[in-house]
Amino acid sequence: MGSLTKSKLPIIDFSQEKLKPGTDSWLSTANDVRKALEEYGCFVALYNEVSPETHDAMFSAAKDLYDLPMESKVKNTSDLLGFGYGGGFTTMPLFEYFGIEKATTLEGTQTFTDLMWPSGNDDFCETALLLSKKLAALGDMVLQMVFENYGVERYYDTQIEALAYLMRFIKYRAPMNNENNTGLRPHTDKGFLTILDQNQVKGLEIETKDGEWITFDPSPSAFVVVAGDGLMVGSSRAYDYDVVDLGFIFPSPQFDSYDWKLSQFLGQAWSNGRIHSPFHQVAMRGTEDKYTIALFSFMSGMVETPEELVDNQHPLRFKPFNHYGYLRYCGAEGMKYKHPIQFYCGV
Ligand SMILES: O=C(O)CCC(=O)C(=O)O
Ligand SMILES: [Fe+2]
Repeated sequence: MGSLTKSKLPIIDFSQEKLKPGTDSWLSTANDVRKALEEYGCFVALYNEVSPETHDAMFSAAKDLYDLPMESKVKNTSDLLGFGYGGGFTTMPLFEYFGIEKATTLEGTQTFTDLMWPSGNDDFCETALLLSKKLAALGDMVLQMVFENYGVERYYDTQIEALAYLMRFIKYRAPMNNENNTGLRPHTDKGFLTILDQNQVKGLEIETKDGEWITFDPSPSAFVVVAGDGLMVGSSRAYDYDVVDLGFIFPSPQFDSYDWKLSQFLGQAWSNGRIHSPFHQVAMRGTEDKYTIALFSFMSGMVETPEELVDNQHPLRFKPFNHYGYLRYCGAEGMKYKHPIQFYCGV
């Protein structure tokens, strides 16, 4: 593992008034997005559509979640890795999460709220819906820029309609004396795109292609956008085929290890390897608890590299695959591998 570096992630401003499709600022922002996703697999988006009030209200409402009794928490179940409830892991004892499926719909946030708080929690439900819609709008804009910049905008509308969103509320408690500081072990995201909103506590570290780790310094209007394996299907990075230990998965304490969902490798696959799907981790280095709200997108159906992204210099690297099938694979046999996408659908 490389050393921590003082380098910064690319920062891209989405708060510009003139950011409308077809304008000069849109085109130059789209170029920056593509460059950042190809070089780093991520960037920091400055985005004022989420007000500081919404950001604060969400983190404040979310704290109640972690105080719920365990019998309530475990009602949030799923057969996919990272989608239900998880906590109390031996390899990552500081880490706890709740997944909300279909979080960009009232049905999704209401179902989750009713499950956790049968007597109601309108504040949580409304704020989660508002935030997830705003984050999804940012993600959709990023994807529109990516599709246009690669000249494959003809696929954009159908692909956006097919996206499914998972919102994940995460807490990393501060380590106690002499406790290991691992918050989340190194992993790539298994979805298409991830957007991260965080409280003020540092801890997220992203690996560059050179093996250095960049620490992200959070602020309320800065969101980290991370490409997943699904989008990568176009990246030029050589794969290694290491079999890794199983610590980067999210074993559930209540159920067997298949009771969780994945969220991460999609960006690479779609782009035929052009976009990079970066390894990232959370390391807790202070005395404060860290909270993250993540919005993941997945393709509800097949992920397929557009034919325009395949040529002599970029031979097809990934066969079309079912995204949820890939998530299930990652929660089972695929968890042995550092790059399960290669084993699942690599050519
Ligand atoms: O909490 C964070 O900053 C990162 C979360 C993350 O990487 C994930 O949930 O996949
Ligand atoms: Fe992640």
